[in-house]
Amino acid sequence: MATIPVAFPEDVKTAPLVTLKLDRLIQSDVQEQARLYEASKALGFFYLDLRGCPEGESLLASADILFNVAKDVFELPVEKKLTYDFAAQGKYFGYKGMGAEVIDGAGTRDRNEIYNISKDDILEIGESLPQPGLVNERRGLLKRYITQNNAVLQTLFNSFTQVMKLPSSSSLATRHRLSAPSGCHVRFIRAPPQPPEQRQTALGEHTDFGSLTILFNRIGGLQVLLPGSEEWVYVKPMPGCAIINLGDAMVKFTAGLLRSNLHRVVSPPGAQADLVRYSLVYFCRPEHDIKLGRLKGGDIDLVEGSAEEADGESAQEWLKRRHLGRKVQFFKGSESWEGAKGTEGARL
Ligand SMILES: O=C(O)CCC(=O)C(=O)O
Ligand SMILES: [Fe+2]
Repeated sequence: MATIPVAFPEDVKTAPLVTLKLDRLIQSDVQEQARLYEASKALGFFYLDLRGCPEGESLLASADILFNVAKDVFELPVEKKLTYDFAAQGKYFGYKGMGAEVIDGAGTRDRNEIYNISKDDILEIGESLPQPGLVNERRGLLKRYITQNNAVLQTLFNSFTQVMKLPSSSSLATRHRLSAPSGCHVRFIRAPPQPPEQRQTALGEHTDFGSLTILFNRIGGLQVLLPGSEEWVYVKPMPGCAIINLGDAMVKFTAGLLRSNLHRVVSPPGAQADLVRYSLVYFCRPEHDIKLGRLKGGDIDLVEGSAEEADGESAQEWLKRRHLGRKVQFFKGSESWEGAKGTEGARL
């Protein structure tokens, strides 16, 4: 990992994320699985230390290269980048320019650029969108990166399935197969420094709407809302670790047993505020035709309520509803904001 020119400051409050070790989860270490379960019920965010096993080290190595690819993509001229903005066609993948989304019910604009690359496009099992040459040249790396992320995700899903004692019919891994069409994607984000007198939230508060998110940060800026409080605190990037968070699909699958926590991105803390902030994300979502309802068996049966899997929205419908309400073109005021919300309202 490249050295960061300005260190994360010592004097800001940070979120108490636990650090889990990927190699222990791969070995089905029951204590590590129990820690995963606790962290996922309490906060829905944790660090995953990827060092010390080939599955993790290879993911870290690919992430390092992709940070540079992301930088190069954002350095393309804005007119060129805008040719990859397909939002007007209701598409989720491609480029999103600065300020193209709203960050609250009042319609305040975001302060970042995003580039989303679909798993299915890279694996050639879904729609192929035009991409800049810089991305097309890196299809091999992207395919490796997606496959490496999926391997880590399968370990996490199997750990959840075991620790929650779910029957094989409720397996999480088989609802997130690499080869099945889904909305899984890689995301590059760039947020430039903001003038000190007008700093605002760069990426508005939200819960992720998929299943699990694997996030690499180099500098601060990500904040989580501590459960049961009004306090936003920074998540400090840790070398060798990914930040993992649970999305709303996991809340729905587990009838609220697991948590998807609100988070947002603000100006990086201290002197890091003067740096350009990049982040690299892999969003894992359920396969398109999976219904987003509670699964049966194990600990989920101990949760009250009776909504059946068959009643749920499909993962594909859910994705569409959640993202369109936040695009400037589709935003019609606070109703659109509310309509694009996920499970967070029920569990503040
Ligand atoms: O950039 C980050 O650290 C977080 C990004 C994020 O939360 C998202 O894209 O959903
Ligand atoms: Fe997020």
